[in-house]
Amino acid sequence: MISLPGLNLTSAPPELLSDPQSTLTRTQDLSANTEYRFEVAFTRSLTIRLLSGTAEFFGTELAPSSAYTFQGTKGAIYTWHGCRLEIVGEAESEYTAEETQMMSYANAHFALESLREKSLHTGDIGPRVLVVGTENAGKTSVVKILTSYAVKFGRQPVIVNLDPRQGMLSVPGSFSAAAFSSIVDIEDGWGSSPISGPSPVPVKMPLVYHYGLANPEEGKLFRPLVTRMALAVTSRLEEDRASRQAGFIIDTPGAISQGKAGVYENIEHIISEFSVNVLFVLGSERLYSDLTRKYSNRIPEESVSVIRLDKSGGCVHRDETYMKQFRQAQIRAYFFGQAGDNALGPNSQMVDFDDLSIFKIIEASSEHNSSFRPGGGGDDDDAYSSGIEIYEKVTPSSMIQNSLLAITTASVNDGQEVIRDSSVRGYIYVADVDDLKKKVKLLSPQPGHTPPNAMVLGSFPEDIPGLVG
Ligand SMILES: Nc1ncnc2c1ncn2[C@@H]1O[C@H](COP(=O)(O)OP(=O)(O)OP(=O)(O)O)[C@@H](O)[C@H]1O
Repeated sequence: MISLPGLNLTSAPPELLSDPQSTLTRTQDLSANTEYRFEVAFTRSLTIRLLSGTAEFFGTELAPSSAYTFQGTKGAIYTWHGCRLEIVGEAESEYTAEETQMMSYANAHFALESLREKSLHTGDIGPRVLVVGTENAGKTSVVKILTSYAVKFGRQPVIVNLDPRQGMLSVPGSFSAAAFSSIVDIEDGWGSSPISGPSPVPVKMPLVYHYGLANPEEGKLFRPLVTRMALAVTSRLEEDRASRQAGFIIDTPGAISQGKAGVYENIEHIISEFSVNVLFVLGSERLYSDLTRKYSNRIPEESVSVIRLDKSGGCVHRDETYMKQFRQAQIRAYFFGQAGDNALGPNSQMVDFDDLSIFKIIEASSEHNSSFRPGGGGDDDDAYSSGIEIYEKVTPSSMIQNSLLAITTASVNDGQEVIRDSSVRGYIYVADVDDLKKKVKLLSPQPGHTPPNAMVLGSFPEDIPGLVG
């Protein structure tokens, strides 16, 4: 079957979809300022090679003649000056788009560049950027584009991910921050999905906090962790001159842009904790207007430039089935490396029940969730620090099989808030539990013994049966 632009192959016969070996090859010419948009299923792969001209994937340039393989991906190859691509494999959907938002995203980048130049003279932190917008408005894509362009300009911005739905250089359910000084890995799948490509890029060591819940606005954890992350990022910027000048860009979950009666508590919390001074609003007119009203007329030291960016027509809705596969692929990649890179084998070890100190996040019922409190919750930071129960200690049992545990830097005797505010050393996977022998088989991407630190168990991401074997 020939894959034509715009032809959706999901309706193809099942035997065709299950054929993993499809090698349909074609060339695609793109004229200047257009993009080739595609969706590839997790069971399929699509390989793209740049034959001539220049092209980029969310801002990262494709190396000429190198093969990039995409799986479980929705994305676009954009060209500023025109190019020819060779495409092998089948896409669920593919078409070329003449109308894109790349020019406005590039302008946003140049606006940030002029702020970076300014900070070179003042010594202040460069642009402190927050990206908001409803779900699937293209926030992560814009953050990736801005990061790639900044890096291309020799900058070293810190990127902060506060969206638990997808991990950045870590598993879903985590918040992370990392300084990007080399190209955004086309292959690490940050924000999209596992992709393999030719360019080995230096490993980025992110700072990670464990969130562990599906609801991105849960009262007890979201805001304290934002506060914690803001502290960590700003103190890192104090020490690191290059990153200080480049500033930071924060990606957020769509949920915080829903608001309640025009009030966006979590956005306001992030803005105040990180002293955000540039706010990009993707898509929503309403959100833009509410936030402009809120942040206009402020004293100069606290001023926030609210800038609206149009949503790209390429943004696609991702249903829960896709997101679940996406999460599992991210977790698999965390333990085993990217698709096609089998060099990474996780380390497995047996430990006694007694060697594990597991703290399970207590899920707030809706009455306890600050977002539902009368008056909208207001500034309830006090509630976080008044000895409220965040975790319950659990004894290992088959209940924890197939789950992920966050190994924190906290000791088992630390208070609950200390555990919450501790960064994560890494994640381990509970591959097997033997209730009789009281032993657990753990999988870790890092060699060596699992440290005797406090471990946190959340409900998100969900269990992943069959990660091994
Ligand atoms: N120009 C484009 N062409 C094709 N696909 C695109 C384009 N821009 C974004 N997408 C895809 O659309 C989906 C949604 O985009 P993205 O993840 O950037 O949105 P988001 O606002 O960050 O979503 P969320 O609210 O879930 O965090 C992603 O799968 C992304 O790869």
